[in-house]
Amino acid sequence: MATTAPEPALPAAKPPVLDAIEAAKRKAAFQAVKEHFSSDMQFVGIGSGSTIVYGVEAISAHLKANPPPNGQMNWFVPTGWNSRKVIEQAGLIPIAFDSLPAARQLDVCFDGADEVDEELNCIKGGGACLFQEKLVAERSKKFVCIADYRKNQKRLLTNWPYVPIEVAPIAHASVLANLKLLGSVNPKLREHSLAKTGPVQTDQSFYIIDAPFPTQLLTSRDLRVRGLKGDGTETDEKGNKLWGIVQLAFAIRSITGVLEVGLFQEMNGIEAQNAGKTGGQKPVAVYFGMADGSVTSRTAEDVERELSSS
Ligand SMILES: O=C[C@H](O)[C@H](O)[C@H](O)COP(=O)(O)O
Repeated sequence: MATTAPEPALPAAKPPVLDAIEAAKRKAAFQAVKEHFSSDMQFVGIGSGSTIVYGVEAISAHLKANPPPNGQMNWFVPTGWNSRKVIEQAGLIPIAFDSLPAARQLDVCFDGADEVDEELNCIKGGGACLFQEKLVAERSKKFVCIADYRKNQKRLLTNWPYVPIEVAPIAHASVLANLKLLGSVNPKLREHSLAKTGPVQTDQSFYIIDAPFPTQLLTSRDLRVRGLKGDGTETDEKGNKLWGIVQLAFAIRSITGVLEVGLFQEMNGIEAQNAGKTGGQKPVAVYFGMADGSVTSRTAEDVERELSSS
């Protein structure tokens, strides 16, 4: 865990007037970009949501101050329609994920999260993007997450109340029924606030189900310390199923009709092999903008060190 002192000046031409949370996100974004982006990077993934907008602002400012060497191009891989618009509006050049050269990893991807636990597992999908974000994160040498202090929690499902899941429209009712069998309480198809406009649709024209679970998700350390399997077969004193993150993600993904689950966690087996030694669903570092104007970061190395000493 590292904390930087508040910096009075940011390299922006016209600093916007921001409330405390937006200012925290922006500080975190500039710090993350400062430590993980360089002008010679050729392919960079850009996530979705309100926080990544500041990441793109920081990248754009960096490139203006430090143009790429020898006229080299920087290509930015969006994770959806809105992400592409943010890239274009910043004057950066988007390239579609499926136009990338074969077997070419992205140098880095930056994205936000809805909640991050102490082992850097994340919940994502609060803004209805998760499938393309996972594709891009897994294809990147490193995924760097930008967030604010509200999202920094010991375990997932602490402040953020549900797991977003992207599902085929035709299967949504059966997925809802199966989620209840896994212990989700009152999972819901996400609808527009003006309900008559129907379910929210993703960039794949799929639906989103938001699935609350009554217990926080157990980390690998929790499972080890408490001697649990985390596969939902054990329960707490109220009879609620106890889930580890990896086990719940796998169980949800195994439901027919689920395209992807908004839990970004350790990969297993063939997925991990395919990702090689770099890349993956979990961020290598998360930058949290704090309420006092400082930025706290937590890295995969911090987690490794703590796990090996506990
Ligand atoms: O679906 C949206 C994405 O996963 C976002 O990265 C996540 O919801 C965080 O969004 P925000 O930065 O707006 O809090």
